[in-house]
Amino acid sequence: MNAQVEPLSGKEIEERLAELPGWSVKGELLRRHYLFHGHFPAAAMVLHIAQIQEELGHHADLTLGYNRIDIAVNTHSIGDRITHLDFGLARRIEDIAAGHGVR
Ligand SMILES: C[C@H](O)[C@H](O)[C@H]1CNC2=NC(N)=NC(=O)C2=N1
Repeated sequence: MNAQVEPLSGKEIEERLAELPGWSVKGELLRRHYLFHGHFPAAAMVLHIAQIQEELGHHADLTLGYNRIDIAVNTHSIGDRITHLDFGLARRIEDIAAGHGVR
C-alpha cells in the first residue's frame, strides 16, 4: 500500500514543519501533544481525529491521558518514514484543535 509515496527530504520536512507550530520530528516520527481542561475534551478530540483518519486512510498513534493526547505518526507502508501523508494528517488535526478547546 502507498508504495508510490516517497519519504520527504530533511529540507522538505523543515519547510512543512514551519507551517505547523507545535509539531516536531523526532527520528522518523512526526509528533505533537495537546493539553485540555479535563478528560472529556481530550477524549472527544481523539474521536474526531479517528474520524479524520478513517476519511484519509492514514492513522497516527494516539495516546489519551487525563487531560492530554500525544500524537505520533509516520507512514508504515514505506518502512515507517515521514511522508506528505503524515503532514496532511497533521494539518487536518491542527485545523480542528482550537475548536476542541486546547490550552
Ligand atoms: C489500506 C490502508 O489505507 C493502509 O493500510 C493505510 C492505513 N493507515 C496507515 N497509517 C499509517 N500511519 N501508515 C500507513 O502506511 C497506513 N496505511
